[in-house]
Amino acid sequence: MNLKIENINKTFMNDKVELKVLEDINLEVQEGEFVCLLGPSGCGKSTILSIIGGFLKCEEGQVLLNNKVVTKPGIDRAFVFQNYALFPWKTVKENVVFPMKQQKICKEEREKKLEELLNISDLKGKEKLFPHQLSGGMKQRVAVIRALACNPQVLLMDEPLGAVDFQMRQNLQEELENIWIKKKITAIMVTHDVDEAVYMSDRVIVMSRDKGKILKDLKINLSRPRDRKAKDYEDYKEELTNILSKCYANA
Ligand SMILES: Nc1ncnc2c1ncn2[C@@H]1O[C@H](COP(=O)(O)OP(=O)(O)OP(=O)(O)O)[C@@H](O)[C@H]1O
Repeated sequence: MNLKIENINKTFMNDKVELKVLEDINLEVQEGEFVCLLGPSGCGKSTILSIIGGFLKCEEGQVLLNNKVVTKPGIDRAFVFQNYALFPWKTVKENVVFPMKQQKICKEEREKKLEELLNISDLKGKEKLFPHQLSGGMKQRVAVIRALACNPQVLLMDEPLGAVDFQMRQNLQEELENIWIKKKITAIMVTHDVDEAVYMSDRVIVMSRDKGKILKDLKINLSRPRDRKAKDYEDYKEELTNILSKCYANA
């Protein structure tokens, strides 16, 4: 799967005032790449994600998935949200199976897929638990495998780890990375966090508040799992922090 964003322009109307959020944005993501969108609040990260998801239309430009224009949401793209959005009244199994039932996937196929997903996420034995009986990490893993249930080609994540503390966040990054390594699915994640971007990404895209302009497209050439204490790791963080500081200074 190859994802192309071509010349995207997006304007919102707020109280009859036009707000141009994205102007001529171009981006290409290769199959199996993990890309983070990093940038100050309000620079248009979630807007791009929603356009890729097909939830939001843009005035100009297009999103292409394997050279096919995206016009609406579809099972080839799956979303993971900050609060995980699990159904509290459903068990782990019911949450994961839900999108497959929606897609009318047969029972045999569903059970097979469930088994595979529980195994890759280390959730075997937890099928009968409800979300309130799970740790934050488990909830996140359920949200990710539920998103993977219908074999999407792209996983879109909007600050999936935004609501947790520092230590927990690092643990969750490692858990998310483990699942991603097993599936090697194309992933695009929105984050504010420089450390998270360097830890998770093959490439970090830094956007500015000036109509979402891409200030930097930085390839992270580090082996996985990443050593947060390594000099190279720190160097990448410093480079991104410097770019972000300039962007806040100019905002
Ligand atoms: N539906 C909408 N209607 C009007 N304005 C919107 C709408 N959605 C987003 N905006 C505006 O567009 C701009 C970009 O919003 P967006 O949510 O994409 O930014 P972001 O980079 O994801 O921000 P954050 O990091 O704070 O989540 C903001 O100024 C926001 O107020």
